Amino acid sequence: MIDRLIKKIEETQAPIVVGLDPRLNLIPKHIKEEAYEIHGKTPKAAGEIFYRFNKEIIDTIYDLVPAIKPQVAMYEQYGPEGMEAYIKTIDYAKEKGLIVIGDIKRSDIASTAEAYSQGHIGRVEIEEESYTVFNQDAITLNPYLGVDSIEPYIQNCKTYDKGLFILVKTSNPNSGEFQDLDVGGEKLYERVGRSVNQWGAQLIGKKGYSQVGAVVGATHPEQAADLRKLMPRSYFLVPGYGAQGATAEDLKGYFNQDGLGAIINSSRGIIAAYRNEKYQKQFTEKEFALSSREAVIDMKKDLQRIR
Ligand SMILES: O=C(O)c1cc(=O)[nH]c(=O)n1[C@@H]1O[C@H](COP(=O)(O)O)[C@@H](O)[C@H]1O
Repeated sequence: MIDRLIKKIEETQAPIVVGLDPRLNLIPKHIKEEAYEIHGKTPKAAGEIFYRFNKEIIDTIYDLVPAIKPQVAMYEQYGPEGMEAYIKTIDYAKEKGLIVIGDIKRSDIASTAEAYSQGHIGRVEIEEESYTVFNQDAITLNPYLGVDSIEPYIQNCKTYDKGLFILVKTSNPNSGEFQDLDVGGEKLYERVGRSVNQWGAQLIGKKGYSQVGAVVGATHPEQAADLRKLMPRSYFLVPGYGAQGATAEDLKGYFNQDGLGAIINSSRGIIAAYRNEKYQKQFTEKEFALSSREAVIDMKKDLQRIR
């Protein structure tokens, strides 16, 4: 996965992942009205709305970026119809050649993690048959339960060429509550970062980076510079640019000297760009995907300044 991701980053010259986190209040009226007319105001309609919205965005940006990151919570809240939209979004993005990072943030004991791992980055077996359910290239994980909770995923990374992004320093305002605690002369996030680096050492790709990466929030540039040194071979998935306030200037220390090492996520900043005055001057609400395309181009230019 990591070599495929890097190849696409190099081809597009855009270390960008577009977060597909649809919310009904962020979706253009015409899409909602059409679905409500057919399905009523139901979970079925929500699923149809999300898929149609995502598909139009994917169609309009797939040539510009290497990857998308659907956030499962947005879909899961609507039950099976929401999850159907999640799966269809993944499959469509794969058809268009995009790398898919499933933002599922799982964490459980090994025997349960095994089931998550088979479903999300492996294959599930039903008697003598086996199936791919969620065709993601990588997923996000929470490491709080320790290495045995991560091992079932590492196994599938090897077998199926998949990747992991493990939470190390998150972007939220209270991330320091536990992550910045002193644990024997270092911060907890540093301790976790060193472990993630070690877990990934057995999975280094051709370009020198591991299939096991880290989530490092864009809102913590100082800690990121620290982590960059501690874990030089881990790719960083970096959320927090745009809607959460981080700017390109904050992101310099997330990249290595080779210009690689980080992929920056923006969700609301891209998918809801049509609500931003800047793009409203150029495009109508029905042209929401063109606003998203323009927002990706602007983000790419913004990041080029610091790489
Ligand atoms: O794992 C993540 O992607 C993640 C980790 C983190 O520390 N902070 C964070 O915002 N995220 C996710 O990144 C996305 C950020 O969305 P925007 O703030 O709209 O760009 C959401 O899907 C979050 O769930």
